[in-house]
Amino acid sequence: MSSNVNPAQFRLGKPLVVAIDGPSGSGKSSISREVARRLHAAYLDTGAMYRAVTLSCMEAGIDLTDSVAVEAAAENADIALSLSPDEEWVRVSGRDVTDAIREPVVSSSVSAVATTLGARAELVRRQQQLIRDSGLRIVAEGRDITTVVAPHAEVRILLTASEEARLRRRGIQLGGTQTAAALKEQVLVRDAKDSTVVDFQQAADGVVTIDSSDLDFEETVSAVLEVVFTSTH
Ligand SMILES: Nc1ncnc2c1ncn2[C@@H]1O[C@H](COP(=O)(O)OP(=O)(O)OP(=O)(O)O)[C@@H](O)[C@H]1O
Ligand SMILES: Nc1ccn([C@H]2C[C@H](O)[C@@H](COP(=O)(O)O)O2)c(=O)n1
Repeated sequence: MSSNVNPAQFRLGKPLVVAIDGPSGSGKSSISREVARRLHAAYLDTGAMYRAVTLSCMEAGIDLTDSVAVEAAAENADIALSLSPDEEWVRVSGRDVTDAIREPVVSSSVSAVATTLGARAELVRRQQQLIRDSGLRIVAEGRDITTVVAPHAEVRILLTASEEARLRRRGIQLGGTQTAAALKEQVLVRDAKDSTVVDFQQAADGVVTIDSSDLDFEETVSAVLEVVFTSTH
């Protein structure tokens, strides 16, 4: 699929919040980042915030099954993250944790934080503030952006891909270092846990589904830009 959409067609000055949800490995982060670049918009990776709270809890020795302690950790966490699609960094209490939050040990524990409702409420509140602070020109991605964080976004997309495509992509992304079982744990098992508190497998009313299983990266970016264009014109 190709696109003749020219990002210059999206006028600056008007609010343009693009909300993108989807399961693990569907391409949300990488596609959203590239779409944000092309739209000259900010980029918000909400999963990085769940990961940062998880790392904080693990380093503080907090029991991730203790929902009161996890909620308190989310409320107290001093998280800063880049909203530029051209710069990737996440800091907790001023310390750079950009790489640490991507470690498999965090990936396999993060669902405990993501399923703690009090922690979600705190992070949703912060995400909504970050979207307002962006001047409402932002691509925000996660699991509940189209439904909870930004249900009134100008553009709402569910980015999906088959399990097979998602496992293959994540395997390549991790340099072939993971066993098939480890990949399933990090992608499918995590999705199953996260799905207990938020539905990111089915598009809510008004949300456009893009299935990228048979699209390459560039074709997927084009498909998202097409939806942005048709939703705003
Ligand atoms: N359409 C595509 N075709 C091929 N590879 C893709 C496509 N979309 C994304 N990818 C690649 O798949 C990998 C996983 O993408 P990404 O990390 O963006 O997924 P994600 O949905 O954000 O996952 P998670 O929620 O687990 O963080 C990346 O290496 C990315 O470059
Ligand atoms: N809006 C969000 C964003 C993320 N999560 C959860 C789901 C994942 O297990 C975890 C990390 O996300 P990722 O970096 O893999 O996209 O955070 C969520 O529940 N809601």
